[in-house]
Amino acid sequence: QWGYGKEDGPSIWHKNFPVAEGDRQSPIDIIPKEAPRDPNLGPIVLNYDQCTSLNITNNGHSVVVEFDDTDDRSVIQGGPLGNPYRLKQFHFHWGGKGCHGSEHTVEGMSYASELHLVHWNAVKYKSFGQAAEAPDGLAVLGIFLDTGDDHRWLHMITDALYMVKFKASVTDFKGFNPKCLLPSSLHYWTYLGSLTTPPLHESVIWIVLKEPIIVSEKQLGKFRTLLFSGEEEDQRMRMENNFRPPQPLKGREVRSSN
Ligand SMILES: O=S(=O)(O)/C=C/c1cc(Br)ccc1O
Ligand SMILES: [Zn+2]
Repeated sequence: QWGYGKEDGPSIWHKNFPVAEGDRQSPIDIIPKEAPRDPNLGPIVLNYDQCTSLNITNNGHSVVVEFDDTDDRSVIQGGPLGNPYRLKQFHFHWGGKGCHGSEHTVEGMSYASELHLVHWNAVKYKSFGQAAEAPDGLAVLGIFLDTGDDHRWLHMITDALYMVKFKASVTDFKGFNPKCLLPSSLHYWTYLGSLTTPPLHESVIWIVLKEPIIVSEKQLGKFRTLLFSGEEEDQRMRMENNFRPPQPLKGREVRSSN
């Protein structure tokens, strides 16, 4: 019942989700010179080699690749994290033709798109749902997408998008390892924030990589062939501009890795 339009978009979400006006909302505008290096922040470590992707789905808000998170086969750890966090899914946010669509911005500059890899703290919590309501329950790795040449592996995803054009469509998507979507450097900014979509739970330790990956306009354009609407709906609404704008920092500190 929420979306990204005039009637149901980010400026309205607070009516059904009052935490939208909370003290640790995401995304934010990151100002590098106000994000001091913290020598205590070690490198993040991604163990995705045994990851098991299951399916790709259009949930009416984004395109999501879901993983088997019944054990610790694919985790993120290190950096600001006190435990290993299990990979549950990844999804994207993007703009319209010629418009940028990242959620985090860097000194007011937004990127073409942003990839979110969502992980949960299975050491402390019994389920994703329970973790999603805890202040240290989730860790989301954010990766900016900038435009340029074709990304050599993104076609694995864009070639499958025609199968999930409509909201609530899902198709098998096995054997995909998101390691192929990482930039060369894992240097990052980190801060305490929230989910950027309703229910907007303030349960996310954000880790935003400084280096974007490069994808082509053509590849991004394929994301825009997705629809917000279901197959039975007569109104065809192109899935684009599915991003929340930056939210007030409210005194939070953003730290930088070395
Ligand atoms: O855009 S994010 O903040 O990564 C939202 C992540 C998210 C992931 C799941 Br799984 C369920 C609800 C959500 O809102
Ligand atoms: Zn997201």
